[in-house]
Amino acid sequence: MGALTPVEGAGGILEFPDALTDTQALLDLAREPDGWQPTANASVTDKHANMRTLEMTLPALAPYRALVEGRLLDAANTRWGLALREHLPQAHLVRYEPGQMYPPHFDHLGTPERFFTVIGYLNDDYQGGATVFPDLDLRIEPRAGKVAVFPSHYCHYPADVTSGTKYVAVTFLLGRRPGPRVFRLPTPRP
Ligand SMILES: O=C(O)CCC(=O)C(=O)O
Ligand SMILES: [Fe+2]
Repeated sequence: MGALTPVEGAGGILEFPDALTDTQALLDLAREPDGWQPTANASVTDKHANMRTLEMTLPALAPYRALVEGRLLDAANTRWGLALREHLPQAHLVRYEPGQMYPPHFDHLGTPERFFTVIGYLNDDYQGGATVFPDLDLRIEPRAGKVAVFPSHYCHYPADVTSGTKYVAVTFLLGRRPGPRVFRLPTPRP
């Protein structure tokens, strides 16, 4: 699984520099021309990045899944004092070409809730494409094999790719918040 010690940046964002060394099968899939759709919010623009949703059970995703289940859940739990056990059963392959964009957004939607976003950078033979956190003054520079884990409610966006094609594999660590506590009022004495 490569180097599994995270580097921690602003806001507790974790970067695992060489966590994904075995990405060839995933990159081969990412370079297939078919099966791509516009990402969410595509109505905003026709120049939106493209994505493909893949089941985590796919053999090409085995190293990524092993990393999520064998290391990333534990790393997020340790850093944040949580006991998460679940991840989204899919990964989103996202593809960015020059001229395409993906606006600033949050990822913390869904049931169970998305607590952490996991971004695996599959390649780095392109210019631009850093993941930017405008509220934190932090950018994650893409490097092939790097994996970043950050709280899904942090606003973020990918900087424009200016040449080449960027591919990432994105999934989420899921959790459930306790419901509101109900207090029983004492029965008034007669
Ligand atoms: O590609 C990136 O740097 C960010 C991707 C992202 O924010 C997402 O897929 O939700
Ligand atoms: Fe995102």
